[in-house]
Amino acid sequence: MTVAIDVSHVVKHYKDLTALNDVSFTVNQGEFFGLLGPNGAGKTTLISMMAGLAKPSSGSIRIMGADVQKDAQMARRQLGVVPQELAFDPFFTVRETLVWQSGYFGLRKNDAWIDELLENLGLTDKANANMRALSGGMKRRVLVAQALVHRPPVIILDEPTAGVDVELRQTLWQFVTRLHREGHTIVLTTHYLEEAEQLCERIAMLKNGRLLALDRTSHLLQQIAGVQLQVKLHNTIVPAALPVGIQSLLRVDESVIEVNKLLFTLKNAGQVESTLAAVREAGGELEDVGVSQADLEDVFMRMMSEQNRGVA
Ligand SMILES: Nc1ncnc2c1ncn2[C@@H]1O[C@H](COP(=O)(O)OP(=O)(O)OP(=O)(O)O)[C@@H](O)[C@H]1O
Repeated sequence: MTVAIDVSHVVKHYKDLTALNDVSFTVNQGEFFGLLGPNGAGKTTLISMMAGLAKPSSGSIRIMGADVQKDAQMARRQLGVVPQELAFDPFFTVRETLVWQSGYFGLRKNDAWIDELLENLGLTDKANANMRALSGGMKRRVLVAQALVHRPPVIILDEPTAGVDVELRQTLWQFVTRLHREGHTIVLTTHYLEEAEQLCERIAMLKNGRLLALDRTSHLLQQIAGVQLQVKLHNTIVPAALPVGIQSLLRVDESVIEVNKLLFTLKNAGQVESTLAAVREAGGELEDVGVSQADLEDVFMRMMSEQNRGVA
């Protein structure tokens, strides 16, 4: 498998703060890859270094084989980054912005591709509008077009849907999934976990500058649990009355208090019956039972809390 992005032992210090602490991973060509983590995890720092905008304190990054530090121009050509921040020349029109960006990459005759980008991002009727006259959502569409103007094989989207409306989200995902189908490598950072779950084949989780997990999305989901079981009781029980094996499936440690709601994280649906039987044995009178699949948010929260307890 050909590697599109190779992050090797990257460390980044900002004075006393270690924003990235020996992070290594690879993204394969054609992959849809998710980079997840809470605020301050180091995602934007890592993306800035991929784009050559910040320098690692140590370690290296290669984009399609080109070293971002040693072969900066080549690496830059391979990459399109859709940043979080909106920054444009307000006096340019949308088309001028894209023509100017094409010139940056030495592309003189890029009109056909610019037209296609405008069309796919719903910007055709805004082509001659001044950037300052656009709404925030429209500006964000131009950011995407700008990142793709040189047809880069690798595309990085840094929280592209934060605060945007449903229509833009859909337009954007339609376009990005098309680019992925056509063979582009996509890296996505997002706070919307369901987005990552739907789109990403593999996910890297960062926290406090460390790589906490890296796995196929489906494996990450299986790793924690297949099933959530919610039990509501007419009465209350002391969870400590449950057998130890069943207590260990409880999502929250409520062993010392009386409860009438219990949440279990089970490996598979086969454990539902025995868990319910144990609740009845412990004196629980079932009022309502709900079963649902674990989602990425569960995996994420679990990993974060395990790491806080020093388990991971
Ligand atoms: N230029 C800088 N100077 C000093 N500290 C910085 C700088 N840039 C980032 N940091 C710090 O590095 C850490 C990682 O920040 P970063 O923006 O990479 O996180 P993030 O995962 O992108 O967070 P968010 O989801 O909030 O965008 C944070 O503690 C941040 O305060």
